[in-house]
Amino acid sequence: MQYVSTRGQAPARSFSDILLAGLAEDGGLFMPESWPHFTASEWREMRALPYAELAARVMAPFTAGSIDHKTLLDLCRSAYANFDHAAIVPLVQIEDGLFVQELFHGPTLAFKDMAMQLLGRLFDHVLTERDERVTIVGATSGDTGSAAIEACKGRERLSVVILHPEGRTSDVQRRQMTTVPDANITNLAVQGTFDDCQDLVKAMFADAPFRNDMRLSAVNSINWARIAAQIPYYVAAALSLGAPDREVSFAVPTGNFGNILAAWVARKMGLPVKRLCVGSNRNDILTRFLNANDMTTHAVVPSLSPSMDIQVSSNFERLLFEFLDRDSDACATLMTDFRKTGKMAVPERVWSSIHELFSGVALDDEATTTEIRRVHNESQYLADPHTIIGVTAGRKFRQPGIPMVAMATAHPAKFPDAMRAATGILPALPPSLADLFDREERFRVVPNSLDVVEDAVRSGVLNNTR
Ligand SMILES: Cc1ncc(COP(=O)(O)O)c(C=O)c1O
Ligand SMILES: N[C@@H](CCOP(=O)(O)O)C(=O)O
Repeated sequence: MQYVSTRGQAPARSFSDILLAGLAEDGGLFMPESWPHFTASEWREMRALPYAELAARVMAPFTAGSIDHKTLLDLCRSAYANFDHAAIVPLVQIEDGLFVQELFHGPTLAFKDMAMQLLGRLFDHVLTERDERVTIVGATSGDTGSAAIEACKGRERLSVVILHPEGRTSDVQRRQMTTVPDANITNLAVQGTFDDCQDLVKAMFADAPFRNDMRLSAVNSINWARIAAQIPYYVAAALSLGAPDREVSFAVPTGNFGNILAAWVARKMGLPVKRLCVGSNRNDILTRFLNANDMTTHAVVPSLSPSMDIQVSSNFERLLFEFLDRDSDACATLMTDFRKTGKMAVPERVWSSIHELFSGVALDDEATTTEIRRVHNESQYLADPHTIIGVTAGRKFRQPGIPMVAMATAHPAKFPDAMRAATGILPALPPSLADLFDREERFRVVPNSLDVVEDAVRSGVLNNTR
């Protein structure tokens, strides 16, 4: 499998190359040159597979030519061996026709572990094969950072620098990142929003001498490997609800658009997915787009679901590229204008075809709290402030006879204040994190400045390698 950039100015590359490159040199995102497809009988054969085997089977077309199947299978088995639920991604029915798929049974209690546990191992494998090392720079609104740190800590060939927006994550989320003592981990608290952190990461990639000198790589969902590793759980949910002989819909609490994009890719691969439903918090650019073709950035406002406090949803570019029939010039123009003006003029025919498949709903904090309480009272299910937004989108858009699966993206214990306010319950952290608030924190506060951040990345890497 070869990968092309959404902006058309970077050479086609293999899976291992794009894993290490992260972002294309022209500022675009890598996409597979063509879509793999499974037949109905191939999907049926997957029903019997344990999750790690299913993941390797679904991802194999994307890693073809770079990673042999046995290696991929071994890496998947090891990645999911330390999850705390035998099913890895259990499905729980909470209402008639409405299910949640719990994606938070990994070590950092959020769906990011599903991809990141595998990515850490993939990086190690490819870097060892090539005898290279890289510097991973990542932006987090709370969950990607800790999942990346957990997956990469102590790995000799990786230095990891994570940028989080100062004061805009929950205390549990911040401490999960900043209390990891390994020398290859650096945490920077940026005086800004998640979008500022994400822009700084992209700006470091656009600075070619810095990128090459530091051998930058990415763990955000701008890296295609993240998307690829998020596809299998959609397959697992759909197969256990009757696919390929029955359609299924998904509802996904959405920020950077990576998670729901993986569901859309599963559909491209032949999985019978009926509808894809986006749930937003007050940072509702995606819902405004889906409802009224209004893709205008507003200032990011803090919410009870901080991991979704995002206005610039990076992976929307991948969807746009596809719905523009892979016209990379048109995609590059729309993206460049969007970043210049804060508005995107998506052609009406493109918007209509996206709208045929995707729906969106936004919840403010009050509705988030009310829905957490209602679902807990009526279904005895404790949904965190992100999950509840997906659940609410699922309730709104479910159709008779078609199971709706809402993605449970984080464990409620990551957001104790919101959970207590909504239900009076303080969910306990698992034993592995029970002493989180006694551990020493290590992070540096930096202004939203590319020069300062590049210096901090350099010195973080230097500390690690000397
Ligand atoms: C708990 C949680 N839910 C939902 C999201 C949104 O997912 P995505 O950015 O893939 O749309 C995130 C962050 O990405 C998250 O951490
Ligand atoms: N919500 C994320 C933000 C980054 O998203 P990613 O999926 O692109 O890594 C977070 O919690 O950090």
